[in-house]
Amino acid sequence: MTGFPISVSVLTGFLGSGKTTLLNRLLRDPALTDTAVIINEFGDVAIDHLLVEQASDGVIQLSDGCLCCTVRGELVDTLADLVDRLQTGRLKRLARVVIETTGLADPAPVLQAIMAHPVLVQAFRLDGVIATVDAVNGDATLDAHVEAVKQAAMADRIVITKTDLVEDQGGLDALRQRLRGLNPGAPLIDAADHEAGAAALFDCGLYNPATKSADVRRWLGEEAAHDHEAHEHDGHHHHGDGHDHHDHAHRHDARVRSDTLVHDGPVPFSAIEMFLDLLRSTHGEHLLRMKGIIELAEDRSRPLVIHGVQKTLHPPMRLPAWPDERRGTRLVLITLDMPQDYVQRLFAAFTNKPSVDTPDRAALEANPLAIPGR
Ligand SMILES: Nc1nc2c(ncn2[C@@H]2O[C@H](COP(=O)(O)OP(=O)(O)OP(=O)(O)O)[C@@H](O)[C@H]2O)c(=O)[nH]1
Repeated sequence: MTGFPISVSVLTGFLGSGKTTLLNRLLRDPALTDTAVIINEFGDVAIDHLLVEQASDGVIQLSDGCLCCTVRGELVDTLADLVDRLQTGRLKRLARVVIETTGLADPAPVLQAIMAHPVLVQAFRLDGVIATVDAVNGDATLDAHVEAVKQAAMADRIVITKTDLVEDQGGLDALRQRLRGLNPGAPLIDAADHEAGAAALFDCGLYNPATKSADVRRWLGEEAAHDHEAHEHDGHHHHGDGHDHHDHAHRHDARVRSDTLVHDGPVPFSAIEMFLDLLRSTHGEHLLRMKGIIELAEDRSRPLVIHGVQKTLHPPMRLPAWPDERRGTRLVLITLDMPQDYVQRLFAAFTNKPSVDTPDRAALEANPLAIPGR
């Protein structure tokens, strides 16, 4: 299949946060020719006429309803139909698909629908999740709706919209800081900035088409997180801990955590497999996203890449070589309502670094539920 896999980007963001406006602007960029846009809208909100003109044959609108539930089957059908059209020559070229979710949608089921489908997972490659956050209403929206917090926490890129309407610069700075706290790995991009073009928002997957190589640091969000640390002097990523005085107003933020698990040296495949199985079976509903690169004991020269959304894991991939001199295992997990330290302790157990009150790997293999925190 030439032309496959096709990049898929998911554009999410709360109601009225500027998704369609951003997309309309992006679609004028020549970099986005041969893009199919899949949009679902509530009720009879008309699709923007510009969008229709711009991508006349590429726009596929799903019927009414929330993408995460009622339209889920149809999304899969729509993507499968695109594959069929390409294979039969009815569609000449398709470089990318952008799925715009409704404002209330949880983006996870959209990603899962692709990852869990045996054909789609071969034909499509998840490029990334882009979340729009309104500069004026974003703070209140994050306070009121945990869906908005999840959208921002899961994103690979966060676009702050309507900054032209901001009168209170301090409020905008606080919003930016809040978003960095929720998702240290995602670059924050100002929609009004001339840099907020296609190049900044697309091709954020593991493979960097510009360099034709795997860009692990960028994909794991390590560069953005590093910038964040440099600015905030905050060496750890356990959010919520430092926001006690805001707990009432920002009550959802403390529920989100971002953990980076690091192990220097190789790990046996069985240990990784069991760690992932256990994490997903006991706490899958608390996982928002998981990305990682693993140095396998069985084949230290070809790292294993894992990518998951909630309980769904993308089939693990092997890279032909390490992308840079750094070796070892690094996993980035973004979680919601995960018991404190559970992930770190489970990982330590499987990498044979048990702490005093944590069972080691052998004990866990005998009794997988030996770690408290369920
Ligand atoms: N001033 C200003 N207005 C914006 C900006 N982005 C979006 N808007 C306006 O905000 C309103 C909502 O924008 P949309 O792009 O429709 O938002 P959406 O997220 O697609 O909305 P839903 O599909 O209803 O969830 C529209 O009136 C836009 O014109 C911006 O950067 N600046």
